[in-house]
Amino acid sequence: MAEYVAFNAQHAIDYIKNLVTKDGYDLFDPDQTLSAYEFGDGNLNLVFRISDEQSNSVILKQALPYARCVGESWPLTLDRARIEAEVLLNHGALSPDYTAKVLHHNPEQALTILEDLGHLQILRSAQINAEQFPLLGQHVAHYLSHTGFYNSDFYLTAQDKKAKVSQFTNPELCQITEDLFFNDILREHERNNYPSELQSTVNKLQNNTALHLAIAKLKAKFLSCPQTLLHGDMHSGSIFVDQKTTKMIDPEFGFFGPVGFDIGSFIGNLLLNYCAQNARISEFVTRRNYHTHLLTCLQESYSLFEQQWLTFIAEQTTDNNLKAAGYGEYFMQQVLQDAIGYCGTELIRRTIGLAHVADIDGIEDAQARLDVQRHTLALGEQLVLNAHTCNNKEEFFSLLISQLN
Ligand SMILES: Nc1ncnc2c1ncn2[C@@H]1O[C@H](COP(=O)(O)OP(=O)(O)O)[C@@H](O)[C@H]1O
Ligand SMILES: CSC[C@H]1O[C@H](OP(=O)(O)O)[C@H](O)[C@@H]1O
Repeated sequence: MAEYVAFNAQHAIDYIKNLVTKDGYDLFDPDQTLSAYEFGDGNLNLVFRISDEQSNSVILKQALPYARCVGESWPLTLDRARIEAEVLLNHGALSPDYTAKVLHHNPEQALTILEDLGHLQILRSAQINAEQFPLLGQHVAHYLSHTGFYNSDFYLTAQDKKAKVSQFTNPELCQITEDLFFNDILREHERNNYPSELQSTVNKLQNNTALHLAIAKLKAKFLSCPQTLLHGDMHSGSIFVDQKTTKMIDPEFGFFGPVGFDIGSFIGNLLLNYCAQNARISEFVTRRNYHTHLLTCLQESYSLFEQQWLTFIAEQTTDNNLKAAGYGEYFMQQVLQDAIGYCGTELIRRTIGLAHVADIDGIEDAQARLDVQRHTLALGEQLVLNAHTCNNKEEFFSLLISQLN
């Protein structure tokens, strides 16, 4: 099958059978009857589960030539499937415990076969139910620091780094992020989506010239600062979890960008859930305990991420200039301020932009939902505006706590 075909369940079965019987892939016993169904719930792609009679299963993910959530009127490159598979392979080599395994990739069909992580939960669904994951912060810090440092100029030769920047050039998907995180939130646009009750708040936000300047700085870094190979879409729907396990999926927005972007997006999603729980958990002590858990996760993830980066910089930097005393600390202070800013843009874009989060949209009471939306907008705005005032993580945590109370 050379020419691209958008798969149905039967295509998925036939494709896998071919891999097993003709190409010798050890995915299933060749004598087993396979069944398949499509169950993707993301914005962009098809996701099939293929199972045998013993309930062994794999996942086949295929890109469509358009964005699934909008349809054919929003054409989108199939190359995103290659980017996703290659980021998973790169990150999987550096942080195998926390990255979904690629079993096969076919760039012509824009498809990837992945290990089935269906025994785990998507973090967003679990956090909507206020489930706690004590190891999550630690695991995310490990994943982001290992994949971040070993793809950076601190570690790679300049030649290798440039080859990788070229391999992971991802203009169409980056354009989506540029539009949704930076452009749309500051203008009227048909993609934006918020209730009319928020209009005057949105007008104020969009007329704030200090915010325009701060977002210009964040966007300029996103456009022109290839510091490391990012996941590119580190939201709670891209993380599978249970009490002991954390696995990242779906890095199709991956590219070389600013180190602060992924950790900022992750923290932004913790905060979206934090704010949403004000409307979801009515009992005071239960809410306070869950909020404390989220803040601990947030502080642990950032602290361990920063600590691991600083240790790597001190012990494993290969570039002589970048070894200069104080450069690592300077670099990580910029990363902190960037992370706070990108966290703020994630909060704003998930409240008024195209792609919302179920944590908030699923709140049934309209007034309670509106209160949460006002909170996430104000929090996002304050984080973007005040990121540059945070000289260290303790100042960030204080800023955050002052905005959450
Ligand atoms: N490796 C996997 N194992 C089990 N389920 C998966 C796997 N990858 C994706 N899924 C399921 O498919 C859904 C959509 O996948 P995702 O990669 O987020 O797609 P999209 O790129 O369209 O956002 C996930 O929410 C999850 O339920
Ligand atoms: C039209 S893309 C909108 C939004 O969707 C992506 O997330 P996912 O593919 O995981 O559903 C990404 O966050 C984009 O910003």
